[in-house]
Amino acid sequence: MRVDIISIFPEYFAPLDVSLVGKARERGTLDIRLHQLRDWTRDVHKTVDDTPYGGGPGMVMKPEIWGEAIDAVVEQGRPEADPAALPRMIVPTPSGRPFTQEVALDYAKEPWLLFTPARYEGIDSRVMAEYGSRLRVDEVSIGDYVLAGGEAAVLVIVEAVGRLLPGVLGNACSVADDSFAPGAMANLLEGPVYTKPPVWRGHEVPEILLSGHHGKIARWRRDEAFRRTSDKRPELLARLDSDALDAHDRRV
Ligand SMILES: NC(=O)c1ccno1
Repeated sequence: MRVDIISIFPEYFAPLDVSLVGKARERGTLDIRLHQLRDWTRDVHKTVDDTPYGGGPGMVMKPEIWGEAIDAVVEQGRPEADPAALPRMIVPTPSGRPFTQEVALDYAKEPWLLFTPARYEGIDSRVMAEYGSRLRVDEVSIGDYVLAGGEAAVLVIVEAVGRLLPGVLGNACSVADDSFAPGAMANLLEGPVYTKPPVWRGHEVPEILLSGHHGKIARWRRDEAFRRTSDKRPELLARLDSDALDAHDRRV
């Protein structure tokens, strides 16, 4: 997967050199390219923003700069084998659709992602309109809160998507067991996890986990997932289909 990120703070993405994503880059599973938006400005101050039409607080990012940057990055990034290839453009914004595990799985199938994190009050909306007619443009939100810029959201999305790529996680099964993973864990939170020692400061590991009875352990883990979901995110249980609820009610 190729990932292009255009930002006024490319240094913000240093964390993408470490851990799982960093190793995926070393192996060539992820090809992440960073671009400084200000490289496409033409004034001495490298201005990327201006006052909003209609008044109001803050500044808006200029469409011309973004347009030249996106056009250049798309042109540079086109694979020789497929000159018609285009990236999926992802714009992190509080006013976007929710970024979920399902969306992460969808993005993980894409060969090329282009991230355009904004600062200030956001990017002139005509940029999304312009590219919406040529690319798949997703405005996504990582949660109901406002950040100083979209860069932190890009880090979250790249991490969530990168770990889903083939070979990135040592144990592919762990993706299937993730909270929110499609299938048995859809709309359920992962239950508690334990490792050695069996007793720590008087806290004992649940005995079932030491039993070696895989069927009962799987049942216990699912019960715990239901319990935790009911406790922390009860609204998710309403999304469970009747089969999932029936499966939970059937005892091993
Ligand atoms: N909630 C978000 O995804 C976001 C992006 C930029 N600011 O907030």
